[in-house]
Amino acid sequence: MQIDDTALPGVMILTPRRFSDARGWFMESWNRETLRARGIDLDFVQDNHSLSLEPGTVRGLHYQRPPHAQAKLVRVVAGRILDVAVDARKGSPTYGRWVGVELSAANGRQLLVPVGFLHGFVTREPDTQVAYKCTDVYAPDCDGSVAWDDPDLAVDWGLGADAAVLSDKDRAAPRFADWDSPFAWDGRE
Ligand SMILES: Cc1cn([C@H]2C[C@H](O)[C@@H](COP(=O)(O)OP(=O)(O)O[C@H]3O[C@H](C)C(=O)[C@H](O)[C@H]3O)O2)c(=O)[nH]c1=O
Repeated sequence: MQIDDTALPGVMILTPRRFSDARGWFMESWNRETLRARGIDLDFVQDNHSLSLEPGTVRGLHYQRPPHAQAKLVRVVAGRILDVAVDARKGSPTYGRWVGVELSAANGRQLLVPVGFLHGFVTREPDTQVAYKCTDVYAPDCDGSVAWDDPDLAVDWGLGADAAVLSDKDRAAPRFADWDSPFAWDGRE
C-alpha cells in the first residue's frame, strides 16, 4: 500500500499493491489492519457505488453533518474521475482550499476524504463507476451540498465550456459563502 499526502493535511492518496500474473491482477482494495498499521484507523460501516453514464457528470460538493458526518475512501472500478475534496473546517489554515486527484480503474488510486471535507467528483469517461466506503450510514436529514461551481472555491473541474451533467439537488446547492459549515478544525492536522 503506497500512501501519499496531498496539499490538504489529512486528505491522502492510497494506492494498493497489485499482484500481476498471466491471468491479470489481484489486490486488497481495503484492509483494516494494513491501514491501522499506517495510523489510519477508520471504521467503515457503509459501501456506496454509483454509475455515471456521461463524461462530465458532476456529483458534489457533498457532506453529511454531525452526528452522521462521514469520512470516505473513494475508488474507481470502471472509468476515470477527478476526485475533489474541500476543507470545510472552520478555523482551519486551509479552510476553503481544494485538492483534485485523478482516480481511475487503471491507476488503482484511492482518495481518503476525512470528516470535515466536502466531497465531489467529475467523470472523465463514459460509464464510470465509483465505489466508496463511508464511516457513517446514510442520514438524509444530515445530507447537504455546496455549489460545485462556487466562485470562491473555484474548483477546476476541467470541464471547459462543456455543460456539467448535474442532479437537481446539485444545481440548487448554496454558495460556500452563504453556507454555515457544521465542521470545526481541531487544531491538529
Ligand atoms: C448518498 C446516498 C444516496 N441514497 C439515495 C438517495 C437518492 O434517492 C439516490 C441518489 O442520491 P444522490 O443524488 O445524493 O447521489 P449522489 O449525487 O451520487 O451523492 C453522493 O455523491 C457524492 C460524491 C458523495 O460523496 C456522497 O456520498 C453522496 O452525496 O440514492 C442512498 O440511499 N444512500 C446514500 O448513502
